[in-house]
Amino acid sequence: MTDAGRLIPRDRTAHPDPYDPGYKTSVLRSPNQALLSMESTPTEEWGPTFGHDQLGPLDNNLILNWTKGEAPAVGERILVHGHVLDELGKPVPHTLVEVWQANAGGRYRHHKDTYFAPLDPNFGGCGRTITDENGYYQFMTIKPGAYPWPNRGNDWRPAHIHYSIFGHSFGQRLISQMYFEGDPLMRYCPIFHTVKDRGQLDSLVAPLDMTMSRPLDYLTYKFDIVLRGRRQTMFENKPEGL
Ligand SMILES: O=C(O)c1ccc(O)c(O)c1
Repeated sequence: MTDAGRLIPRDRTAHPDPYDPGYKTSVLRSPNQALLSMESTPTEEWGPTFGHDQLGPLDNNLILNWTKGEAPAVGERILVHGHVLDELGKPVPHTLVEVWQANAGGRYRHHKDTYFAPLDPNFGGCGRTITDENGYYQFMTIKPGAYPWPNRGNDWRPAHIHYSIFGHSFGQRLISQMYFEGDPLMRYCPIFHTVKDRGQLDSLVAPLDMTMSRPLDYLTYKFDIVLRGRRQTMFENKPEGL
């Protein structure tokens, strides 16, 4: 049986241009030759993907996974949840969702990150989960902090969480970033604004979802992701994100 959903080509013209002078690092790393178009191979379309049996019990809990449950990370406790859908609005079940983010002070656990904010010894910044049979996923984390980055004079990244979603085939993979409702820094962020369509920009912003927040424990943000088709969640502006 054919799954037509897997084969609808991505509309590259709708996604952020890999070359965007307002976003300085994109200038040197964007391709300066026309892209080659290649047919996907059967393995890419039908080959096996990551299975659910390889995940640890704390993999979707960034508050506890770095210390393996010993001590919680510092920060505003949040649950992030949503559905992964295909272009027809059907759930994408049993697919790997990976996330990575800065700590509550806006610092990544990465040797190239030398920002003043200290590392949190109890926070690694990476997590993963698998969607259930309804395409639903959730993970616990702390709200990442904003941080400055060298671009123009005084650029700051709004709080954001990086996402990679495997999908059911290589051609379905999506890499993007989730932002938080109400963050005023979104207005000024050149990376956020590489997405030109207002509706698409809105789809990268997770609304606060009080229905799922847990009293005296955590707030919740809802982030649905569409893998292909006209309503596809935008790729972030990176050559590897094409
Ligand atoms: O590509 C970059 O230069 C860049 C800078 C800061 C970020 O937070 C990021 O996600 C990318």
